[in-house]
Amino acid sequence: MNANGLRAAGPRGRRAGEEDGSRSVRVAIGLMSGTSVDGIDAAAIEIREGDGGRPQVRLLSFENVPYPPAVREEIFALFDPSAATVDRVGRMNALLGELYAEAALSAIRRAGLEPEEVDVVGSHGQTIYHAPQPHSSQGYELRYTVQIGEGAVIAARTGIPCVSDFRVADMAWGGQGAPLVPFTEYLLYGEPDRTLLLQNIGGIGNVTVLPASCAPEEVYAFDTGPGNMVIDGVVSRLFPGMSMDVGGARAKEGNVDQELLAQLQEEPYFAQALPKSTGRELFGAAYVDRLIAYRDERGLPPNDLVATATKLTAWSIGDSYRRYIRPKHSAAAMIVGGGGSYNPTLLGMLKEELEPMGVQVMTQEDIGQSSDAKEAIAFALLADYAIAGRPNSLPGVTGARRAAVLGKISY
Ligand SMILES: Nc1ncnc2c1ncn2[C@@H]1O[C@H](COP(=O)(O)OP(=O)(O)OP(=O)(O)O)[C@@H](O)[C@H]1O
Ligand SMILES: CC(=O)N[C@H]1[C@@H]2OC[C@@H](O2)[C@@H](O)[C@@H]1O[C@H](C)C(=O)O
Repeated sequence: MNANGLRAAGPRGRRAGEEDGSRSVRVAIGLMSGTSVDGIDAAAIEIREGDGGRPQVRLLSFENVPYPPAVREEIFALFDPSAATVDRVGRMNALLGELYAEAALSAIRRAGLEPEEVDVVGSHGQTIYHAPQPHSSQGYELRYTVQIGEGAVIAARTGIPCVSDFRVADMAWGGQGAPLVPFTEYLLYGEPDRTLLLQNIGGIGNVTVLPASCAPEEVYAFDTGPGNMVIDGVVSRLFPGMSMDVGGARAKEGNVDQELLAQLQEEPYFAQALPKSTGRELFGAAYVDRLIAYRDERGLPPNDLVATATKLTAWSIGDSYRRYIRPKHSAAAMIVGGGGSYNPTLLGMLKEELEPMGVQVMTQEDIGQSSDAKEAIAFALLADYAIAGRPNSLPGVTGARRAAVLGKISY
């Protein structure tokens, strides 16, 4: 037995006492590096078959490994398609494979395990481009998305099969390729009597709606708009050396500029029909440039711009509920995850939006989970399905024509 009470493994995927190799208990590593580009989230989980075919998951270890500053800077450079030359993308793909492998090995050690005891690594990779709306070319309707961090390198360094590049299979079936986490939220969070909203506030914000006792095809989810991306963008431009509004301190000191907010609320994405997903292509550097130009023109205090960006995120989440969800389902609670959970000013604004509509706002921590670890756990679970050849997508969420086994396997 190791520190977590797991028996030492025999052949991969088979622990002592499970001589039939039925894979009833598995260990998976999940790696997530999101649109905020703050680093690599690595989780080790144990998966058991639970009631009704739903897995039961236990977190064995979690850590966030920050990207080295030069790597972060180079990733930001690659968000500009004209700068993202094939040699730079290829090099970063290989380098991230190395960094992800190290993060996986570290999570394994932290869980008190050996690599031989781990069944699979699921790695989301780093999104550098996301084009979910169809582009017509040569008579074809093309959707594409690019996540880098070579799975073959992760598999080679860890000796563990790695599932990576999850989004493209959903796009091949006409889907948005995002969001993918709702599949795992359906498995892990569904409740018989209450409609729940699971709101992620990472770089981008996304919500999953789990109607009470829903079937998989009744789940819906979409990107609500910016999460922390615009907040981080204005903070790093206005306060050199800062990459985020830690604790929401700047926004708390500022006043929302109502005129700017009204302009930003006109962004067509907010009214776009579902399914929809977005990214840095819309809410990245060029968007922040426009906010900075507005501030320079009006002489707005820096904290007011941060407060307005924070309010925009909270408003877009409230607006999403009013526009797309409330007409069909009244939710009892919203459980917030992602780094935005650690910004009390943002959470306060979110409560002002939602609580008058009867939706209680809580964080993952409030329910005994981790806002930070949630997406890494999700990619571990998605990989566990993929390696078993089990479909792991919700076509009703992404708009794909059918469910598919998402992820490419490197042995
Ligand atoms: N203590 C804190 N105070 C304020 N904001 C915080 C704090 N900690 C994290 N954040 C915010 O959360 C962001 C990171 O969130 P997270 O790691 O969930 O994003 P991500 O996974 O990269 O994004 P996505 O889910 O869109 O892919 C940071 O960039 C920052 O804006
Ligand atoms: C293309 C891409 O990387 N999208 C991310 C991003 O970050 C949040 C939101 O936008 C979501 O659509 C998605 O990530 C989560 C992990 C998902 O697929 O569920």
